[in-house]
Amino acid sequence: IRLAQFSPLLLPHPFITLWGGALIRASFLIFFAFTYPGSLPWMRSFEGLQSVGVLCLHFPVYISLLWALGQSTVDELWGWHSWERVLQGYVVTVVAWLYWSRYVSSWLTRTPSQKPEVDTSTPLKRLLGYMRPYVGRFVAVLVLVFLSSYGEMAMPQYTGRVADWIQNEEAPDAFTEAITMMTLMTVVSAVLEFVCDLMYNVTMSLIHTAVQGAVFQAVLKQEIAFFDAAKTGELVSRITTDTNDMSEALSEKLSLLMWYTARFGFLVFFMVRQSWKMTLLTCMGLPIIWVIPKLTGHFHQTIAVKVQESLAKANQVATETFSNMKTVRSFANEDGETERYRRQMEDTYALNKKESAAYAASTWANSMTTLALKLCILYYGGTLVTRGAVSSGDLVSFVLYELQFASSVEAVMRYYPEVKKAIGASQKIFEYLDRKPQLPPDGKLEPENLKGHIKFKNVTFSYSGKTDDKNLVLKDVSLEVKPGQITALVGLNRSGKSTCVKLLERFYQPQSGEILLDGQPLQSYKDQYLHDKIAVVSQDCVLFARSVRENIKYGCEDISDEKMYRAAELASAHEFIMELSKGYDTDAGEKGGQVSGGQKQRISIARALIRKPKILILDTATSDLDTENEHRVYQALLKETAAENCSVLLIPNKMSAAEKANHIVVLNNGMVVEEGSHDELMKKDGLYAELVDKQNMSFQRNKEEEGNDIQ
Ligand SMILES: Nc1ncnc2c1ncn2[C@@H]1O[C@H](COP(=O)(O)OP(=O)(O)OP(=O)(O)O)[C@@H](O)[C@H]1O
Repeated sequence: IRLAQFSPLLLPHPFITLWGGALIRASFLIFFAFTYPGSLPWMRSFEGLQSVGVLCLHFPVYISLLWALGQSTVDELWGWHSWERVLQGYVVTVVAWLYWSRYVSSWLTRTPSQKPEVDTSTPLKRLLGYMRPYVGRFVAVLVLVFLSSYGEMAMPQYTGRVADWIQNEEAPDAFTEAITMMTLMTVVSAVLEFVCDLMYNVTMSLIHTAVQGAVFQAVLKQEIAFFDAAKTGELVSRITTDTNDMSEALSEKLSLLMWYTARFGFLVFFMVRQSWKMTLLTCMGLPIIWVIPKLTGHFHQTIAVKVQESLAKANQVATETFSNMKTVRSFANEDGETERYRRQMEDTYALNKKESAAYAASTWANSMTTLALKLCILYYGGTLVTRGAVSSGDLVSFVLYELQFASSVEAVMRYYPEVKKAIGASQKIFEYLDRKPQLPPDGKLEPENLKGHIKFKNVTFSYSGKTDDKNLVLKDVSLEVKPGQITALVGLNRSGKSTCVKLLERFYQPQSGEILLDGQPLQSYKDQYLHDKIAVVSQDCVLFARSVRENIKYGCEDISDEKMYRAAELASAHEFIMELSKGYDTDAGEKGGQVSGGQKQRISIARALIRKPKILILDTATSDLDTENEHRVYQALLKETAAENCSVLLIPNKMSAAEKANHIVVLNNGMVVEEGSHDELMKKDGLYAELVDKQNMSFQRNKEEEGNDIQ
């Protein structure tokens, strides 16, 4: 090419030499890539050909462009073949390859069907909904971020001016002016940053509290089957951990993202203003300073994982030896085990050495690449200063901008996906907010006078929703609880007694048949009204970790203490409550753990009675009440309910309690098998009589055993 340049024929046509040389070079490279047996496969690939294209053609293209734009091309045209330019060609190719392979090609090959990993648009809209009331604050925050980031530019800007002043010492005021402005802007920027951070974090906490409250409320509105299926831990974590994670990510990471984006914008603006050529050089260098530390860092991480694995193996040897010490001792193999442990530790040591070297290499590569970019900028900037294109102060400012620039770009690239992920993860929280409870719409009925007449008409129900015989818990059940009467529901365990109660409480809906209250379908009554009128003492009476007073007045806090004492007396609870350390103010403990099972039950009976219900359901089938207390409680209750003309559905623990009922319904395997009064059913000699006999026999046996014990 050099010879060609001096040939008289080509001398007046430098462009022909330029393009001819480039094409010959490209042809040679491609020819060798395909024919030379030792060439690597990637050289023959599309990427390889692209690299050859950039390597050989970027100079002709660049110079032709300069010529087309009317710029001077003399320097470039006659200097493109120098060693410096050859080296520059390779650097350009590497940078182009990095940009292409890491950013452009992955962007180009993304087909529209490839959805982004997380859908952030929906949760983002929801989050913005929560932010709407504070829109003024967010605008203020953005303005503050903008102003404060602008203020941060003062330091590099005025340092450059100071440098100019030192060199020229022309205007004596310039130095003091620069220093004053620098101090003023930096202080104002710091104050603005403080105000902004404070305002932002307070607002985000408000939003966090609002979201948490809304999720809690949404969860409470769900149907009971939802709580049967969901794990409590998961629900709590959704309300606390997930909302915390989201708000932390948004408070911390979004704020950082905002700061760095604003800083990045200002830096680009100021850098381009200072010198667009140096800015371009900086941008070209960025992929190199990211990629090399990433590669070395990856190598370091791989070894670090191996070190961890090796350490875990050493621990395993130690654990195994210590836990099987008797075997080790009986074979007198202490030395063998020590040797095994030592060998393992030697492996770890060898890996540790590699890890240290890899760590040092990755730190070194990190600083070297950053240093190299800075040197390049300084060198290039220096040539621009000598040419008089920029002042030395501009170069100082630029280098200071550049210091912040790389870290800002890195931070934006790191925080943006993290914020996106956090917004995507908040989808989980909104799932609960969006979930429509699978409940029939609330009824409207709330009659002043309720008789309390319950009728189950051919009710069929299964918890799973499947209606095959195996899944059905209630099969075509028809029964009646007459106003002012006591109806007992008896049967073997798992016959479906409690399920009837749950249906009455409207926790679940029957698959077929209907439940009528005073002749109207149960679901036509208002939910609040229904729960005021029907009081249930269930088997698993749960107390809250609050005072006994709060437990009894649960859901009706306005009721007077006198009424509470009366309810407690009726439930035979007053006496023992008064004996507790703080009486009614004693804490019941977690799940009522501070009081015994029987006491818990009596407190929950008081809780039911305080509402003066029209229908009382006593499900004490597996009750913790002892016989004497059960008898006392029943007596009092029956007296009270008779006075109040209250309907009672009794699921007794002992068959003897059912005797006094006006009507007895016997359930077996989800079906009503018998009904009538105690005497009628005894005469029938069916399942009821069998249950009564069984209980009497076990009662007799217990008595005999007690007698034997005494003897
Ligand atoms: N939440 C639920 N989800 C699924 N199945 C349930 C649920 N609650 C109860 N069951 C099932 O329904 C059937 C009837 O249970 P239920 O508690 O109504 O009987 P029970 O007669 O009250 O029994 P016990 O006297 O033992 O309390 C049982 O087989 C039980 O396993």
